[in-house]
Amino acid sequence: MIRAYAIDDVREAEAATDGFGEGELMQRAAAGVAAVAAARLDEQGGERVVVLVGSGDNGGDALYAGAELANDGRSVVAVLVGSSAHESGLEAARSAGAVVAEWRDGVPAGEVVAALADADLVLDGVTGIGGRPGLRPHLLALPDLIGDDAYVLAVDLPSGTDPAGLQRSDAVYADETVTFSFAKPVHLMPPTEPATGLLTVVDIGVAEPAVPAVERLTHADLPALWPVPGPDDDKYSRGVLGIVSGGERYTGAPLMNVTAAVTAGVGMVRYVGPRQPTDLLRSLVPECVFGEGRVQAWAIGSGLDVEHADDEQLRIAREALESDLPVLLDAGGLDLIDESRSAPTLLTPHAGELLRLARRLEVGDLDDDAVRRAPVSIARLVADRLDATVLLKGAVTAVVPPSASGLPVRTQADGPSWLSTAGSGDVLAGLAGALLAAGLSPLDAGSLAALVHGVAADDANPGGPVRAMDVAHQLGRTVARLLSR
Ligand SMILES: NC(=O)C1=CN([C@@H]2O[C@H](COP(=O)(O)OP(=O)(O)OC[C@H]3O[C@@H](n4cnc5c(N)ncnc54)[C@H](O)[C@@H]3O)[C@@H](O)[C@H]2O)[C@@H](O)CC1
Repeated sequence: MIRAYAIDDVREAEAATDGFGEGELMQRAAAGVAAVAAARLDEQGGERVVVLVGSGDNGGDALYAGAELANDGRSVVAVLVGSSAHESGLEAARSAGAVVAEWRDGVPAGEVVAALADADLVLDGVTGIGGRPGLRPHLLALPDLIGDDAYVLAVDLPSGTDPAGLQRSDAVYADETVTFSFAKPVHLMPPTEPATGLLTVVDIGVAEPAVPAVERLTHADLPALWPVPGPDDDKYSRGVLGIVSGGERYTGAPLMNVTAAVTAGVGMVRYVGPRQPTDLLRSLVPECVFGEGRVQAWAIGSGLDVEHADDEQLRIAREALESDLPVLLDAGGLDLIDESRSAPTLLTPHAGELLRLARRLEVGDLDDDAVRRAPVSIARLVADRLDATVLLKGAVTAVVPPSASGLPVRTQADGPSWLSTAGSGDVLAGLAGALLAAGLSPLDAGSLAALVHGVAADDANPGGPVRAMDVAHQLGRTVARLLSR
């Protein structure tokens, strides 16, 4: 498990770190950054370094790291971009032989433009965890001024990103970020993770706070969470999943739901739907049974058009929502919920579906860009309103439990971009539904399903395009591989 901590808790943990003289943590942070920078420069045979220096302690880290690199004989230009700069850090950089330039507003001087264009490595120390989201107006041009060949190494976080990882903003995009002691939300959350690049954590001796704000499952977490059957298990004890999905128009969604659940090792699947998908399923997934019966969880809504749905499907879906069984709602099924349920509930929208649901529930005044700008915040509003866990699909998938649960957000980024293909969400719904039926909580079921779904996509065709049905067929082998690590 990778854990990230809220910024206030990080500050508190840093303040509680005693036994060091003043500035010791900064020296350790700077030494860690300098070591990583030196290694990357050696790998590429580079030696020209530009240090971007903001007005806070993050700029101080970058200046001390720049001083170390200059002392090692690298050519270092420190560009001061804030209203002030860390004094002793600046002194150290100057004494080590760094050239100091200023770009405090307006357009940069020619020497700054040339240094950025020619740099082998840019050390980004404009903002750290005290930064507000966004780049100051004069720095908006910065990302374009950095040469294409430069390796961008961010100190603690890429400048301009929201430290809490909630808001999308103008930011530096790093090839690598060196952070201290443990990850911060910015490194794991959907709108900010893409700017982070490779994440390297340097231990500077700060103790981990007690409660994480964001978690991420790794492959090593799967064996402890995956429902492995024992000798006394049978199909019922392993969990029966009821699926209400598809219709005469959308016949593929049930195929992918059911195939995914069966391949992932559910005890049994019962499908409820009209003639067409039922006939297809009878011939293509012979393990599936049909019609109502006892189940341990429901997955409802993939390819279900509520306006034109079959009456029997709607009746059973509504009864499921009123029952005390765990329910997963996907796609059209999201139109069926207006109020909180007493049983575990997992919603699996993509961004457009989340916006539609949030607007229907009137959780805020939301413009068309609201989910793109602040995905986890909107998911949280819906989670709180419905007392449900919201799994928001994307390149970084966020599984957001209601605030009252006190549980951390989980984010997963395991799949290749090839996974953004029709039917992929139907596979995820079947897989997560199978895990709910096996008794996992919505948070565990959603995050574990997101992990396995992503890894299976890569396993199915490493480095290339993948069709959703191949991901569904791959699930069992991927689970076996991860169980046997
Ligand atoms: N506190 C500690 O014990 C340690 C702190 N460290 C470093 O200190 C950083 C935090 O330092 P600070 O609290 O000074 O925070 P920052 O370095 O993020 O600086 C905050 C200041 O930057 C300016 N600023 C804010 N938003 C901006 C924006 N969008 N664009 C430009 N300037 C902006 C403001 O003047 C603000 O006061 C960490 O990220 C880490 O790099 C490390 O040295 C390790 C130890």
